[in-house]
Amino acid sequence: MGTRPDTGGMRRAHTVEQVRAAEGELMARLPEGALMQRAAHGLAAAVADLLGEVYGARVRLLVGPGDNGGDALWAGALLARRGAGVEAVLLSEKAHAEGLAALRAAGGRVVDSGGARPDVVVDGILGIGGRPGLRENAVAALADVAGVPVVAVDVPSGVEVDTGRVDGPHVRAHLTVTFGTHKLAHLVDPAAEACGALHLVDIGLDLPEAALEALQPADAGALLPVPGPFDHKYTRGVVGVRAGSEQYPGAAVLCTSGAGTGLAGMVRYVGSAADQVRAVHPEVVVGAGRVQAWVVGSGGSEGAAEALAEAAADGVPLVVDADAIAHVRSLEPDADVLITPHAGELAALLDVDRAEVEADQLGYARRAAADLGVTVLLKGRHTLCAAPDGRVRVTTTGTPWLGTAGAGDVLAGLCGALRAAGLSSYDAGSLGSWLHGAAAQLASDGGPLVAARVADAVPPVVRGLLRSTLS
Ligand SMILES: NC(=O)C1=CN([C@@H]2O[C@H](COP(=O)(O)OP(=O)(O)OC[C@H]3O[C@@H](n4cnc5c(N)ncnc54)[C@H](O)[C@@H]3O)[C@@H](O)[C@H]2O)[C@H](O)CC1
Repeated sequence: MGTRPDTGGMRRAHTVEQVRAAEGELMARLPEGALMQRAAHGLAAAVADLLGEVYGARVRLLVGPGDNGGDALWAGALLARRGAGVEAVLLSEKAHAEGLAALRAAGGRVVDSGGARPDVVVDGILGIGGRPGLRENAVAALADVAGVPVVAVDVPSGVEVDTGRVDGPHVRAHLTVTFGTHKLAHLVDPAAEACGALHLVDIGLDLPEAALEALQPADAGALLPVPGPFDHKYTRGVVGVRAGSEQYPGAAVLCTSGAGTGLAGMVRYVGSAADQVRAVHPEVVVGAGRVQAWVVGSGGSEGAAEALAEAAADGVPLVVDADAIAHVRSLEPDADVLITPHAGELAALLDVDRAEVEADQLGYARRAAADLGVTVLLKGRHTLCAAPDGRVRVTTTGTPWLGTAGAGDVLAGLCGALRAAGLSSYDAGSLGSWLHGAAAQLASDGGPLVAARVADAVPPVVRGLLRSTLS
């Protein structure tokens, strides 16, 4: 039995193949065209919401040769019947015949580019049948309406739907109205960034296990390690931090701040910044001892390799960050490891260009996880958590203000605390990233922040999740 699309719970994304199979099964049980009508009605309603006033609004449809264009034409007919002035630009010799007839019957017109400037553009050029990139006439038609809000049908045309790559010209949408389920391009950058806001229309698909998922507040709340009445600091998990150096003592303080947000029972610190750590965190125990997980590498400099070897000798799970990532191949193959690279660190580890990792974030996160047998938390606007078994979660919390020095140190410590508290590396990485992004949104409140304030904002985010989960 498959699953219905997410409506408030875990956000799930499926591959084109999975969607086509589900659509095929449902179409076989419905009258001809029924699925497209469901899509078109949802699309028209979303465009109407965006317009506010439909009567007299000017709508331009950019129409491709397939069913994606059919959605746009049928939605245009619905808007025309409500008094909108709807014009279709056909970008191929072929166009969905029934949709075109419906548009004309409702008073819509077919025009060449260049009519009166519309209030909204509907991108029905390419959907899940599209190959990456756009033909010149599509690029010209889009340039003709530069600055007008674009509503993409299903996916922004020109993106690579199953990978999130955008290797050629593509649509940048104000809003993407998708059908049945999210696709990977809606959640994986760089394509996700081109989608704008996402609106999912349920068309009744019966879906298999998702190819990718994104935690929502309820999922994050359910993963939180909450102490029981008989727990104490040791049963709640002790997280060890080996971070900082003479050059970067602050990284030790920030990593310890992330580890010490209260999600584990105790924090131990080993390194050259003990005085600085003690001064900020009197609750941190300085010196080696038994831990349930080690966080290694933030600000580690040349000492990172040795710190990693010492931590690995304890045989406990490891969160490997920053300067220690380059040494991850020195670990035992069966070590339980979460690495937390940004694109540059992953590129160096895999000996590829940074730009290539940024262009294919999902591909490289998955490849590193499978090849190295570790869980990979590839940091970015939409951070990806990839497990060696192929599972992937994407983080949709966060703010551009989080691009600030030390934020990664806090994240590594936070993931280490969750790992020490008993979550798997996959759950610790994906939940840690989710909490980190949500805490940054709270600390930012729309403005600048520094990394230490992100750590301070984690407990209030956790309280909010628990209140909503328990209410
Ligand atoms: N299948 C259903 O029940 C439903 C589908 N919906 C909508 O249909 C599209 C998918 O439609 P499809 O006809 O399979 O493909 P596209 O419209 O995405 O592409 C059409 C066509 O375009 C050509 N093409 C591919 N790449 C390019 C390119 N870069 N430049 C120019 N032309 C290109 C190629 O020949 C394709 O076949 C789906 O997204 C939904 O919008 C309904 O919404 C739900 C029911």
